[in-house]
Amino acid sequence: MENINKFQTISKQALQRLPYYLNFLKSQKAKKQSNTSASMIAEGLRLNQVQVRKDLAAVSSGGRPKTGYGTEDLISDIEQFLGYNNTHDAILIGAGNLGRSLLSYKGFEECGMKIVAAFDIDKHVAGTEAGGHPIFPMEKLEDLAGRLKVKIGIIAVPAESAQEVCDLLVGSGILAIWNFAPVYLDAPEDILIQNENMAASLAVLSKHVEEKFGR
Ligand SMILES: NC(=O)c1ccc[n+]([C@@H]2O[C@H](COP(=O)([O-])OP(=O)(O)OC[C@H]3O[C@@H](n4cnc5c(N)ncnc54)[C@H](O)[C@@H]3O)[C@@H](O)[C@H]2O)c1
Repeated sequence: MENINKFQTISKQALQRLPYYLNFLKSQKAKKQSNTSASMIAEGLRLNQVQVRKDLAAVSSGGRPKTGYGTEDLISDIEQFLGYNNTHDAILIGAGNLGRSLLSYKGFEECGMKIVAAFDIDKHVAGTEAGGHPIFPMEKLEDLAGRLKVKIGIIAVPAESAQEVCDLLVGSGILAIWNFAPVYLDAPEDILIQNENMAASLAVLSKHVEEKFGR
């Protein structure tokens, strides 16, 4: 409950900075740095010190004047705040180029997410595996998602199939969707959709280069 209350007091931007803090703190821990202050984090990550101080105050009450935070304590507070100690199972739909890369990535569990199964419409893909994860035919999705009580769905299918996959996931009890297809999905309000669109990020890069150096 405490996490939910705290969550309401932190902005999305602050939330997205926390994994960067964690990464920095883990490097501090590796260097046997037992205390870490907000100013050290700010300097290390080239961020505004006031902002870092405010972010940390929202997730931990362990800060002390001069010494800062105990590095391990702050790691633990941020991980608890982000729910990393409470791993959530996920399923992935679309085991193509991107899907297989995501299935092979070992870092998700450290971030509180475990991909337990993948699904694909292609009969030649279903029945194989990637990164140690089994890939099932789509017909098994509803039953397996329900039995495994999975709450996160990852969409890695082509854009034109993404909405039908989204509908299927919602119908199977999924509460949050990580969408890699470059389309906006239509889902009930209580379903959280996090879009990951590389083309959108690249548009920002390309525009910047164009403005600086011309076409
Ligand atoms: N490849 C990348 O680097 C990359 C990067 C960013 C975003 N994306 C986006 O991710 C998505 C997947 O890209 P990709 O390159 O992996 O494509 P891909 O064609 O290699 O793989 C797509 C997979 O989805 C499966 N599929 C298609 N329709 C389906 C359905 N209705 N139900 C279940 N499975 C279905 C296909 O059989 C295939 O295995 C696309 O929307 C793409 O725009 C890809």
